[in-house]
Amino acid sequence: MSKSRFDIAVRNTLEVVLPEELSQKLESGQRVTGYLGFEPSGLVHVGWLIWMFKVRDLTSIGVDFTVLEATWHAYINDKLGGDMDMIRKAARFVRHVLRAVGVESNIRFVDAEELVSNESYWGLLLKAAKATSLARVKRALTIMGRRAEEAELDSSKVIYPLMQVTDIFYLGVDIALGGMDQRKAHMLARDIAEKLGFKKPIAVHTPILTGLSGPGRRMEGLEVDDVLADAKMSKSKPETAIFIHDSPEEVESKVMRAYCPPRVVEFNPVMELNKYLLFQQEGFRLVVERPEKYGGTVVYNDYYELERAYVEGKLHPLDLKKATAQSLNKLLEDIRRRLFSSGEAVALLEELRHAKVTR
Ligand SMILES: Nc1ncnc2c1ncn2[C@@H]1O[C@H](COP(=O)(O)OP(=O)(O)OP(=O)(O)O)[C@@H](O)[C@H]1O
Ligand SMILES: N[C@@H](Cc1ccc(O)cc1)C(=O)O
Repeated sequence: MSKSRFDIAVRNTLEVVLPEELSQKLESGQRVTGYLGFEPSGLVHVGWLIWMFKVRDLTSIGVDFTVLEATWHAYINDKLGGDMDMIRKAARFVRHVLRAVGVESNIRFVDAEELVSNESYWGLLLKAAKATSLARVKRALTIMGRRAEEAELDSSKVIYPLMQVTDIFYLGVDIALGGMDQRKAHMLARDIAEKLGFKKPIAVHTPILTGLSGPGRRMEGLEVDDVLADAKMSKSKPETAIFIHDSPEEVESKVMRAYCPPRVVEFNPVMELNKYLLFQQEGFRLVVERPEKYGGTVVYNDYYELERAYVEGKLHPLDLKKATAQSLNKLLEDIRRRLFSSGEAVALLEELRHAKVTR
């Protein structure tokens, strides 16, 4: 049986707020719009493939999709030393990656500079600010990878969450897509929309890939999105990330060194690469080649089969890592090839590689 549009929209998501709103919208026969914003602030890691594949899913079922290059947001967040020229270049590089992933031709791009040049944007922002407390805005700073206390660094920081919410109202989209770490912006937008009588966005949250060094120490008393924001693979922490352009050797050596406690799947980046990326590919099977004395070659046909074997201690972390690196390299092979076929992408990559990661 073929999958419904709703099934395609929700596969490999962690949360949809609310599923019944999404299914109603998809069944309405009306045009459905969606958006995702990213900070153009450096290189692209494999965690981003999760949302890129979701964009592919949404466009494949007819959602009219906009990708927002959040240039001013990156500036507020002190990315690339606040150099707008470099920030724009980083945005161009992401377009190349989206092309290499095969989604670029079905989406519309806007950048934050275009949005803020419109007067009505600022009226919306003030209305959003009026409808929420400073404490709530500060708590939402996790959407920019910061803690509430960091709002004190400079006063532009408190404008960021308000801008993100305003982006949603300004674009007038039905669906706000983002990783789970973006939850606070979307919930704030939903609450404000209700107060002000705006369209309430449906939030679609994709899973967050843990950084290669494993989860941070801060867990107790934190909300789930804050924990995930803390643990995530991030371009601001390059040592935690596998980049899309990494060579096969680099990918292998990074996976082999990754945090991967035996029998534990929670916050295990190697298991998550399987769950959120590899097994999401149609017909994927993980083939683990081992010498006979260690159990011989074994094939996992779905993620839960793999998880069961791992939790029961039937699969050693080293064997898991080797097979995962091989499969990840296979997945990245085409993307890398298409990316490197563009002279501009290669030049931008070179420049961004040497840019200082700041925050
Ligand atoms: N590790 C990850 N796994 C899955 N999705 C991610 C991950 N990191 C970021 N995303 C998603 O990618 C989008 C862009 O996020 P963002 O620009 O903050 O990336 P980042 O790599 O964390 O960058 P930075 O280090 O600059 O914060 C967001 O929707 C976010 O949820
Ligand atoms: N906060 C998002 C970037 C973003 C900016 C503006 C938006 O409207 C949406 C998303 C991030 O860190 O990745």
